[in-house]
Amino acid sequence: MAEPDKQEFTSILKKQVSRRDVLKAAGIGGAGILLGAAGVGGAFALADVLPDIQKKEKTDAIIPFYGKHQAGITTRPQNHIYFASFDVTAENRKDLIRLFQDWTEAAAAMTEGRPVGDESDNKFLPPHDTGEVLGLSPANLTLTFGVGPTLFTKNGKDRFGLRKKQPAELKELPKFPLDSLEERWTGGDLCVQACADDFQVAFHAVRNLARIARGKAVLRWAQAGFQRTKQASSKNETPRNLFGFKDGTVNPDVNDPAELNKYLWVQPGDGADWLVDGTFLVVRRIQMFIEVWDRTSLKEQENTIGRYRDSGAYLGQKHEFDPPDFEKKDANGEYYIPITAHVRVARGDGKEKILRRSYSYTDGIDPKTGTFDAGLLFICFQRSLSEQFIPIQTRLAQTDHLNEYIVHRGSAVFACFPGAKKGGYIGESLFS
Ligand SMILES: C=CC1=C(C)c2cc3[nH]c(cc4nc(cc5[nH]c(cc1n2)c(C)c5CCC(=O)O)C(CCC(=O)O)=C4C)c(C)c3C=C
Ligand SMILES: [Fe+2]
Repeated sequence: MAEPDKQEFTSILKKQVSRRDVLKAAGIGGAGILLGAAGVGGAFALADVLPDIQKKEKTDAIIPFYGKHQAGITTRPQNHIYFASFDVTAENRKDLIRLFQDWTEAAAAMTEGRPVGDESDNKFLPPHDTGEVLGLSPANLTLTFGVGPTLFTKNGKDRFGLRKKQPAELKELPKFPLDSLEERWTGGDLCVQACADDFQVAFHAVRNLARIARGKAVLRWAQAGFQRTKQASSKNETPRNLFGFKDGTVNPDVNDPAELNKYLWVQPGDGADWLVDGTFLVVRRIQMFIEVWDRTSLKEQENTIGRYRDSGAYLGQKHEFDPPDFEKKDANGEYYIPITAHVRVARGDGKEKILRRSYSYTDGIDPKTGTFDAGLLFICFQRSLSEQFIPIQTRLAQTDHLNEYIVHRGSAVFACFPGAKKGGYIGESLFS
């Protein structure tokens, strides 16, 4: 019987298998057996345990690629994101369609945990799949595809005969006051949002899509992001951002189709028939001055956001999901939730709702200042940019107290296709 070594054990634990599951799978029901590396000697064979664990993970870890809507929008946010923006270099419509067809086939395979392309025995050619996820589960991988305004028209040119299909809504966002956008984090003809519970799986997906795109599209910018993992907390609580606050509490109910049709999915009559059941994505790379924040009093932090840091409740309330009372005043006659608090300004009169699905990022340091380049890869989905994101961001840019601690460095908008049907391809409605 082979004895598991310490490294193998760490890997079992990382797979979030409880001690009881391991014992059960190994056929050892009794309590009192210590699983520390030193204490396991000969208790059971690792090989006896792994297949069951992996089988369990495989079935749990697949999110269907095909469907009415693309996955990765109302999907419960996975632990990791790798977001990539591409510029199209294909010169004709046929090659562009081919790219979407090839991406569809690869995306369907990868989300099911299959390698990209056929396996080849020819050792004199590069393998079709880059190989780093062989033996891994797909880890709830979702791949969400979108097209930016410049795919339709660039410098006044109708690039692929798509000008008539460009939704009136799909244009560059206005420049908001305080924006400090950099070309290297901005724009793009196409986007791929890869989310997974394993970073290697998410990165592998984009890496392979970029390989497939060779000669048809090139990477323009990319950003990795993270949330706390399910290993760190199996409770399904709202994740915290790098300012330490719960972020994502107020969102449309993804289980309420009426709400989603109202705020998320493009509807017939919205002016872009090919996009019905799709949605608009906004991504903003927002740097957060975490060193400045860390020198700020808790009271100032909470007044800036308008919620308590620890409970996540609105100021003046007890629990995270208690509704706000924006009129409530303290003993000094001051509003509990200040006029410039982020949540008050973001909510406005409550008419605009967006589906936020953001991730934290950290990207080393700014060599000039020695401070972290860290922040929020803010992502939101909505049925209309002009009636949802733009009015909210216009208000925030004008009066949000949070502006003292953040700066928007990157920005892009994309129209995310409806879901693909088996046998069809992503983006098909745009070309038919
Ligand atoms: C244009 C939209 C928004 C941007 C950009 C944005 C940036 C941003 N937000 C936080 C932190 C929090 N935001 C919270 C709530 C919240 N934020 C927006 C919109 C944008 N935020 C909305 C619509 C809301 C909900 C408002 C409401 O009705 O209460 C919260 C509170 C918890 C929550 O509801 O998620 C936090 C915390 C940061 C740090 C940030 C930029 C870096
Ligand atoms: Fe916010």
